Amino acid sequence: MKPLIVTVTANPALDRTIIVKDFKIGKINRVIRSRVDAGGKGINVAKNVKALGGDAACLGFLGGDDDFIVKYLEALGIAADFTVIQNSIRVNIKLIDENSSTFTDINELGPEVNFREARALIEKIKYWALRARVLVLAGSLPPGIERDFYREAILSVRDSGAKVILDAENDALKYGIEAAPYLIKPNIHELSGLVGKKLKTPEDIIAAALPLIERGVEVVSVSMGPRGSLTVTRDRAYSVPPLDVEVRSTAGAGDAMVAGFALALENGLDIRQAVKMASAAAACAVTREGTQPVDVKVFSSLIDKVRITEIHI
Ligand SMILES: Nc1ncnc2c1ncn2[C@@H]1O[C@H](COP(=O)(O)OP(=O)(O)OP(=O)(O)O)[C@@H](O)[C@H]1O
Ligand SMILES: O=P(O)(O)OC[C@@]1(O)O[C@H](CO)[C@@H](O)[C@@H]1O
Repeated sequence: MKPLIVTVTANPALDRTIIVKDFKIGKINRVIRSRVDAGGKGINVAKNVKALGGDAACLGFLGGDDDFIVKYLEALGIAADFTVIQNSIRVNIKLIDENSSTFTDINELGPEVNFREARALIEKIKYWALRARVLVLAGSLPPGIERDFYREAILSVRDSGAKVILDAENDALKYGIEAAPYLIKPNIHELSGLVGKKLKTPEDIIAAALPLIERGVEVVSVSMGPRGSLTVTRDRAYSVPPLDVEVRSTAGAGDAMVAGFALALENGLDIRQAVKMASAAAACAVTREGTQPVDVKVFSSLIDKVRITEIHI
């Protein structure tokens, strides 16, 4: 039995969320509240897995002085086995304007990572994949690391039996797909970027997803922010409108969605159940400021409200 969900965050971040009223470009804006969370997509996935009752471990790169992340994860009871690098991780700003209900992300590039450090992370991924049922590779790649890092990581765990979820964009996604991860979760802009065409309708999304499925990806789940999601498999697509929740912050909604999928895969649930869990987790995430983990009570109150429309392909 291999119950663990292992997440890889190649580019972690301190997420500094600042809340202002009526943000004005080029003016002095006064912050009314702020918070800092341990962030980066894989770390967020692990936080949400744990919050929903699962067991997660975090891998990735961290500088020797980056103990905020380690302490944050420790406090949540999440195992961490980061590869220590020479440089320190980035600070990402999540700007919330309460008046206009807009959410703006300003993400730094991240620290330079060298070849030796990248090799060391691949070795850790190989080690942990043998102990995992689900392996999540998520987020951007920091400078210095090869753009096909995710492809290599996925190929290196091919015989481990772990199901791989990839959540990335641009070249990291393009190359990663070549190694046929089990599930990918691009948002609509990321999928549009990948296929080089603006996708608008469910038909457009299905047409873009099917060639990826032909190439070995089993599930393409496309999130569309306030328009919900469309999850495509070989013969069915599952469309889910967003739940009616108070939206306080959208950062990390996609990561909560991935956490829902990871938990469902770990527990051997079918795709409908997986879509349900992913959608409820995403809806929970937007109700909390910053990239805090979801509240399991809110999750339980939302799960039966998820409405799925099945489309036969
Ligand atoms: N404004 C919103 N209202 C309701 N639900 C939302 C809203 N924004 C996001 N969601 C929910 O969260 C899911 C994921 O959102 P989104 O498409 O923004 O992911 P993402 O771009 O991967 O986010 P991130 O990279 O910040 O984690 C959506 O499919 C939807 O269910
Ligand atoms: O720059 P990337 O790696 O694409 O995204 C990083 C990030 O925006 O993703 C998370 C939200 O999904 C945040 O915790 C973090 O700051």
